[in-house]
Amino acid sequence: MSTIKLRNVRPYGEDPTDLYVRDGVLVEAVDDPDETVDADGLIALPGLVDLHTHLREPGGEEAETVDTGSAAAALGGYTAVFAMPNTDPVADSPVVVEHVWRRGREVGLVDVHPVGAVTVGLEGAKLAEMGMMAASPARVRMFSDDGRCVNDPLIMRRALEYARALGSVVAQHAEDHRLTIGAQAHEGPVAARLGLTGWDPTAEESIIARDVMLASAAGARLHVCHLSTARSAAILRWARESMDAGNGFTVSAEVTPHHLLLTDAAAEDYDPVHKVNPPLRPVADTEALRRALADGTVDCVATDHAPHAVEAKDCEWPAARPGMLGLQTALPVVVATMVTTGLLDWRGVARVCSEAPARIAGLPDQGRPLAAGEPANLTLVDPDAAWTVRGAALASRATNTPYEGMEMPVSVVHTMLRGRWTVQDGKVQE
Ligand SMILES: NC(=O)N[C@@H](CC(=O)O)C(=O)O
Ligand SMILES: [Zn+2]
Ligand SMILES: [Zn+2]
Repeated sequence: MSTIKLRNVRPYGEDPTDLYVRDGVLVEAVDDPDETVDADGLIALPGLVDLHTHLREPGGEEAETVDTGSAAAALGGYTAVFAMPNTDPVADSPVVVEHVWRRGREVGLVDVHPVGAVTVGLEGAKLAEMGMMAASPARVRMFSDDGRCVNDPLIMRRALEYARALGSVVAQHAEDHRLTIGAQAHEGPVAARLGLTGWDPTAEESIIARDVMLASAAGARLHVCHLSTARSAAILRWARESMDAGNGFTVSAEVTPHHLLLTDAAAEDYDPVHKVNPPLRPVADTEALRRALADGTVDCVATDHAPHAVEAKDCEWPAARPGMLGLQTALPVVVATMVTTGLLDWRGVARVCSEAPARIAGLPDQGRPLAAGEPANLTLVDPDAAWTVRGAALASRATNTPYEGMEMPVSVVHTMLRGRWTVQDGKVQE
């Protein structure tokens, strides 16, 4: 197999050096590479890993498919994504998770790992075939009813106990649905002025507090999806300090790029492109989430990429579906909110966008150091190439980006999956 030389690349934004790739792995310097790529000025990171993506296949192909979502992921610098199970049919059985996993392999642009549902049909009543999904070729290692909360504490306790036995993690969409009936936007002055029913942050915080207790008692691993308030972060700190009995309990959490950048004021234009679950929060929460990500309280960034067809968004606010695109804008938004502000350096970006999510999901070949002998999963970023977001120009089938017309500070130029280019010069390599 041929050897590729990446000339003058800056690993983690540090001093320029040359990297060499052969047979899908990083290798020591080679005298006569077959191909030399001029990477002058480009920053190399381990390929990004997204724990929370909605690829909409099967059943929602008018919004996204494994094909279009994989292209968006590769263009965003991702080499692995976790596909949420709120599809139609729901990914609550080996048949459906295997379908998603196979489609991911056929497309080949990014490793697609299906997340299995916790309960049958996401209905919250009966546990899904977690063991069968774990044992299937898709090797499901993360379970979630995302879109819905596992609201029943007894079901959640059983799910945590099963997950523990399977060596897997339960990713909870923390929302007490009794507190969010009809909720449209963060409960506060903006929602009140617009006449939108408020989404009480206690709905999120109370479930996180309950779940860390259940997980601690079960010695299980809990992952909190799209954490969105300062108090949620405080509960995580408290849980880690006071609840770790050394019995296998861990709690991890993700924050989305949109909760790091946008606030509830975005709803002022009454454009449902800003409708998302959990809702955009006041600036005090946004700032607290940035600090929590910087100090490690929140482990990682996950996109919650949620494509929706035009008719699901082009309507009045209460009728619109919640969710926004995220895969192609995630890294630039993390740079704008965390690097430009001095909260993280590029090593920190590698930690929150690649290493930590790979560790949480238990992926042995992702989020690895940029060193000889390691798998060649790479993202090359131009830190000086700003670009303007146009929903219609994104690879997703849907166009519901909240960043339309906004300038992003950096560009993903190349992405490599196990030594093969999936993106070169910003173009997908089929
Ligand atoms: N985040 C959202 O607003 N929507 C998600 C579901 C979810 O992540 O809860 C979706 O599937 O559209
Ligand atoms: Zn969710
Ligand atoms: Zn989601």
